[in-house]
Amino acid sequence: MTETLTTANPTFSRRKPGVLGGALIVAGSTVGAGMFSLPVVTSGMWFGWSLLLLLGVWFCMYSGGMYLLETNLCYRPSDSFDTLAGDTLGRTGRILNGLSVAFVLYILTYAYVSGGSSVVSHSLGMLTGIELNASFSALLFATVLGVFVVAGAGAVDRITTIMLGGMALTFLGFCHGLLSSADSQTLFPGLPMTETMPYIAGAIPFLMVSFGFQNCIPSLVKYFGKEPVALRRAAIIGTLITLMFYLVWQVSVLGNLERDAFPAVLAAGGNIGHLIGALEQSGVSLGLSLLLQLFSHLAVATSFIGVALGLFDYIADLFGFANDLRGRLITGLMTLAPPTVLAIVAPNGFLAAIGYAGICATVFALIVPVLMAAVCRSRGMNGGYRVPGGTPRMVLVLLFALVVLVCQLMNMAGWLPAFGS
Ligand SMILES: N[C@@H](Cc1ccccc1)C(=O)O
Repeated sequence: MTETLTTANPTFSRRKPGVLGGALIVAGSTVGAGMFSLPVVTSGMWFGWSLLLLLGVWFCMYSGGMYLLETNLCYRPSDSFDTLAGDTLGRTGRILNGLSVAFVLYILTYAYVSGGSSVVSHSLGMLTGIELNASFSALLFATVLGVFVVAGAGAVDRITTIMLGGMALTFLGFCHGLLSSADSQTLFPGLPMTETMPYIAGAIPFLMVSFGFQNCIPSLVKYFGKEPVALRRAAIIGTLITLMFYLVWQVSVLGNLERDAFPAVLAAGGNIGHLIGALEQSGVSLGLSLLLQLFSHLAVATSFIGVALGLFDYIADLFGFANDLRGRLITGLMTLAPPTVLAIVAPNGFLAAIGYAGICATVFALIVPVLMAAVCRSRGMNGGYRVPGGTPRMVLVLLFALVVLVCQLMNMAGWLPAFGS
């Protein structure tokens, strides 16, 4: 759902959203690919730790967003993230920030092609018995949805709204089913800490990506205007809706799948189709599985369109491409060709991609917002909102960024224990 802000919400372009509208935009921007990685990457530490960790990561990521809001309110509402970073942190800060946003969008686009083709293959195999080659389904997924991206935000407004409605219904449907069969014994199996704790560090970058939304703050400020109270409320309610959503999702999956089922899912690459396959094997009914699959299709498609459109606009802006058919085709190619080619070559890199996104996202979601707010404070600027908590909270958020970076680098170096291997 990562797109809602830039593209999908028709209410957005016509009138100012109220607090609830703003909260839904924040939640829509936050929930995305990260969600599908959560049960898989937290399977080692299991449910109890994952609850604590989700709360802690929510707090740090929400704070990152609030520092960006504080800074943004010191400037004109129409100023972009790029402008804020440039004025507070100079040219280098601006470039680093822009690169980190662009990298995360590229990596997420790849993750969606990889994840999307995985559900497409799974559903096709289940419904028709046709085994689609993973690389071919990646190409199919990216080409079909790429048409929407090149057609532009106007063309996808209505479709995306319909898809978001479908997502809400299917989510309620399968969660209701899965929650009623979730087993507290499965959620709290009484595992010794020595068994679960070693897997905490490896999961942190994934949880962090799941709570990424900060880059939507400048657009939100643009639409709301200088309304500190409403903006802060929208952000806190929106991120809390996301937290609730993730908790329900974790109970639904981890309450139905035994921990022992996860090493096989991880060994296969931890992609969305593998997770759904494992749930089916554990005895989840065909109806529920179909609802879950439909939800996954919709979630991945809407997020793909949103993230890819964000990247599309960024590239068009950066290179000054024209908004005619030729310009849009070139921009579309530059946006979609690299992630699609990568997905054809490496169709199952879904989990790995989200981990990489974690590294890049620390820059624009945590480090840059804190530094920008610190600069504004030292210059005595006041936009009508100051994040409470003083320097200790700023240091906490920076430390969290450091933890994410260290964990992900250790993940990549293979220095952290991998569950099931
Ligand atoms: N939170 C988004 C990813 C994201 C990261 C950083 C910024 C914006 C979005 C997801 O889980 O898919």
